Amino acid sequence: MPTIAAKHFVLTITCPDTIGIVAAVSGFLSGQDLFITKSEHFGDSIGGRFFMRTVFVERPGMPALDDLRAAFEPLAERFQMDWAIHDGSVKPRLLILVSKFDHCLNDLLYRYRNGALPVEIPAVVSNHPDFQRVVEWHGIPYHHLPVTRETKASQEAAILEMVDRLNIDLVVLARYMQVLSPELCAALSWRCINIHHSFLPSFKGAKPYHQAHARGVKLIGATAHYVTTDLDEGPIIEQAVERVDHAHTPDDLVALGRDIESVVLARAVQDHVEHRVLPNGTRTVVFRR
Ligand SMILES: Nc1nc2c(c(=O)[nH]1)N[C@@H](CN(C=O)c1ccc(C(=O)N[C@@H](CCC(=O)O)C(=O)O)cc1)CN2
Repeated sequence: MPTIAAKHFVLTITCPDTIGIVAAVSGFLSGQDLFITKSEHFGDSIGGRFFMRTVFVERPGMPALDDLRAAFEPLAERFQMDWAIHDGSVKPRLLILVSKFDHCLNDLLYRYRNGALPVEIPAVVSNHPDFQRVVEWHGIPYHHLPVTRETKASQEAAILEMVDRLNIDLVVLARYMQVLSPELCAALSWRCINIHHSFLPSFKGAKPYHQAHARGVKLIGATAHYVTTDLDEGPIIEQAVERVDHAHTPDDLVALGRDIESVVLARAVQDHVEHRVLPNGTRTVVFRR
């Protein structure tokens, strides 16, 4: 039996669905004398794709990770897999982007500080100077990159240069209120998560709470999704809702929404960094905790 402290690895797989995938994967790991602690899979009968997330732990004398990956390759080719083996002890590196609202930023910084979110945050970027002190208090560099119509291309180039230079694994739009260009969306495909302050597909765009109030809804919510060129249309990772009523003003809805947004974004970021989210076309498969 593995020890509690044993390092863990996460194998993620997507491939055309067929017979024998689970047996082949578990057979490979047992053949390597590797102990599986958790394994989940899903076959999409509509899309015809198979999805799997398997957690296994290190053992004394196990192959180096690159050698294990090389050993797995023939099986992966046989099933035409998109796959990866992630080292669970390596902390993913986040770049957080924020504009004028700090509730999601503060929530992520708190989870980072208390260890609930096992990540590195090499930098925070904003198009406003407002949150420099709180970010630097966490020992994190703050980059104030103003953006106007004229400077948008160079501002985005500076963001992408940081993503490459700082080896960023995930960009988090924590209420960053600028529409990313198609070029930046393509460069950050499946590694940029946005929090939209409505229960999508309702109330896209800016000011969703005022739209919701005008519509007289009885539920409000928030949606975390991967960013694509189509505004607020990206693959959804997490959502949540809260009941409201006729007495709530738009400002009441904004205040209620802050908590929902913070929780939904933190869940989505945690799902992503724990390799629980697998792409399925314009949708996602999420193997939740
Ligand atoms: N390419 C994408 N970029 C962004 C997305 C996205 O889905 N695709 N989501 C937004 C966040 N967002 C809603 O969740 C949002 C942000 C900003 C706007 C908007 O209209 N912004 C105006 C400027 C507003 C300002 O300066 O305050 C604009 O960019 O012209 C709509 C929706 C993040 N980016």
